[in-house]
Amino acid sequence: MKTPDIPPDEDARLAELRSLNVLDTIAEERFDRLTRMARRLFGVDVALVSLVDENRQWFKSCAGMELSEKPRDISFCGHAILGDGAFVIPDALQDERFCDNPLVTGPPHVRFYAGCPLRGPGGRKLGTLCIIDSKPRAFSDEDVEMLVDLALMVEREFSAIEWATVDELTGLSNRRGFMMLAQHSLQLCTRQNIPAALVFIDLDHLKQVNDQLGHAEGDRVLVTFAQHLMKAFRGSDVVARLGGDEFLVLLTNHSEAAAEKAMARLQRALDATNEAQARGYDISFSYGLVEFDPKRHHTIGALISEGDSLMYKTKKARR
Ligand SMILES: Nc1nc2c(ncn2[C@@H]2O[C@H](COP(=O)(O)OP(=O)(O)OP(=O)(O)O)[C@@H](O)[C@H]2O)c(=O)[nH]1
Repeated sequence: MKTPDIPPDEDARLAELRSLNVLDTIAEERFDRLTRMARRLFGVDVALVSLVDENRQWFKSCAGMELSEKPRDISFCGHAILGDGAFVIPDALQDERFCDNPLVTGPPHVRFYAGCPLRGPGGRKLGTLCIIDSKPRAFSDEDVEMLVDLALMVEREFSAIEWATVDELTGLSNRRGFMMLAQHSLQLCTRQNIPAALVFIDLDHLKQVNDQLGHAEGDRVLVTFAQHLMKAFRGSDVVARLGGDEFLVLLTNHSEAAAEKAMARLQRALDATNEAQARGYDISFSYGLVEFDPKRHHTIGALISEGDSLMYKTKKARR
């Protein structure tokens, strides 16, 4: 068996995949519709939207199979993302790269595979739209064209995700993006008994900056602050701009004390920037930190609203 090579742009590719915030999210009809269509059009057992993560392939959509992920080193898709066109294996048993692959010798007993690389909005190959069958088959040029067309439709959905879930000014998740990611993370925390904490942040005196120095300077404050948030927290934390000058961070596998530590780190970094940039005003913020309690916080809305009131109390007390 041949394990797939690592593409030369692997770091940038993984960064784009992660920034799309689609890994480990719930199934969505707009992708499921396309895999169902692929399965029916080609008359195959399985069609997948498969994303190639660092060590696994994770399926955003899966028609005809109940799996959610498989190791990358035995994946066909890991090979498919190395090229630009469709990657077709008419009969895996006749191909020395795959004949003893556990996906071929065991379930789902892949004999035929065709995968078309899926590019993200930034142009990196994030995974494939692929079809699988337990019988060998030929794949004509016309079939290739049809698979490529379907893959373009999946790519369009990825662009829509980015457009709908990312805040244009700061590049952070927007409210919708946060809700999608937080819902999933909190469900996981509840199930696995993992601690989580939410921080509700509101910048101080942004109106004054806008009024005295102009809206563009206000925008710069928002962007600078967002960059500090991204640096202060881990890639696995959900950082978002809720709207206006309000931000949210959901820290998973973090107690309240550890979250306070991360906030102190943010404060120190911001202090250093304020001193270095000497703009004539300082960027400052107020926050409320809530430890997630599944017994009390039945919805994300309840968690956010508690963070909001705590933030407001702190802001009032500081003045
Ligand atoms: N430049 C800029 N300003 C914005 C943006 N979105 C919201 N704002 C401004 O941010 C301010 C937010 O309102 P407040 O939180 O009440 O203003 P504040 O001066 O920060 O007040 P405190 O939180 O009490 O310190 C308003 O003046 C909005 O116009 C944006 O995208 N760019």
